[in-house]
Amino acid sequence: MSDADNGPAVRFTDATLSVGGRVLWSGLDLDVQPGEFLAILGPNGTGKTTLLKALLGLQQLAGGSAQVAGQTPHRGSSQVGYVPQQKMFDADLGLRGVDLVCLGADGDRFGVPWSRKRVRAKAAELIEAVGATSYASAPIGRLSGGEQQRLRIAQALMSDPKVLLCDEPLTSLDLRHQEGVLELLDQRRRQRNTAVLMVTHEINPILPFVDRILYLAAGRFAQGTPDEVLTSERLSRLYGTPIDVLRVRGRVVVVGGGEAPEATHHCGADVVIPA
Ligand SMILES: Nc1ncnc2c1ncn2[C@@H]1O[C@H](COP(=O)(O)OP(=O)(O)OP(=O)(O)O)[C@@H](O)[C@H]1O
Repeated sequence: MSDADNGPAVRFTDATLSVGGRVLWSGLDLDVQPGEFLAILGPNGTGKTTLLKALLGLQQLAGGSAQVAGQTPHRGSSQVGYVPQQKMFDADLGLRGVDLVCLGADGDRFGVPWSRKRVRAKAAELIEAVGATSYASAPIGRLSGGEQQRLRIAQALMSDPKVLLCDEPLTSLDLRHQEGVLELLDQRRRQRNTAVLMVTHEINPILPFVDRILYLAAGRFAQGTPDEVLTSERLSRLYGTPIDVLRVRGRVVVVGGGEAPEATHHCGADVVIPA
């Protein structure tokens, strides 16, 4: 077992992130352990996607450091799986769903290429796990947003990554498939010790699964368990203005005050009600 196997799956140390000369957040210390499920929440434009990009080696930190699977983030790591924010494929694209999933295979960790048969078998297994078997042979551009999304998740799991970064993977999925995807990710982290970092605007579907939340807002952040972070007191402190966190029939509803317009942009339909 290497040191990387013993340490955190993700570590930020006194990290600062800035884009175009603007600091999005600074002073972030965060460890995510193998097998942990972390949700990254917050209004639009607070730097959630950019945080994932820093772990993919696509965005330099302006200060501090980051590690992922025991290494400095770099492009193309097979240890890191990525489900990007949804973009529809071109309707005329000839690539089939199954081909997209197979593109996620890159041999094993020791660089031995997989046989075509092995890649196909693994792809079929994952396609079934995301419930996409019936349409995986269709051209990807002809599939619905939710169908494409499920295939992207299968693709991201092909290399058995130690860390899975998901950027709003529940978008376009109906409730049943949201639950199916969350259960699949939950099973992965329990059985394979994969750390899951998920950016989402949909708080309620993830609550039964997540261990911790990193909540970014107004250039600051709060982290802890859902019960620690999703409180009126904690979010009011974070936003610097009164915020109410309500429990309504088992659901969490965050109500932003008029002085926190960005809060009302954090608009998972079941999450924020403008005051
Ligand atoms: N390459 C770039 N150059 C300049 N600004 C950028 C760049 N990339 C992102 N930004 C800006 O950085 C901010 C954070 O973007 P990011 O995509 O990380 O936000 P987010 O929290 O994921 O938002 P959303 O919830 O809308 O997806 C935004 O204001 C965005 O316009």
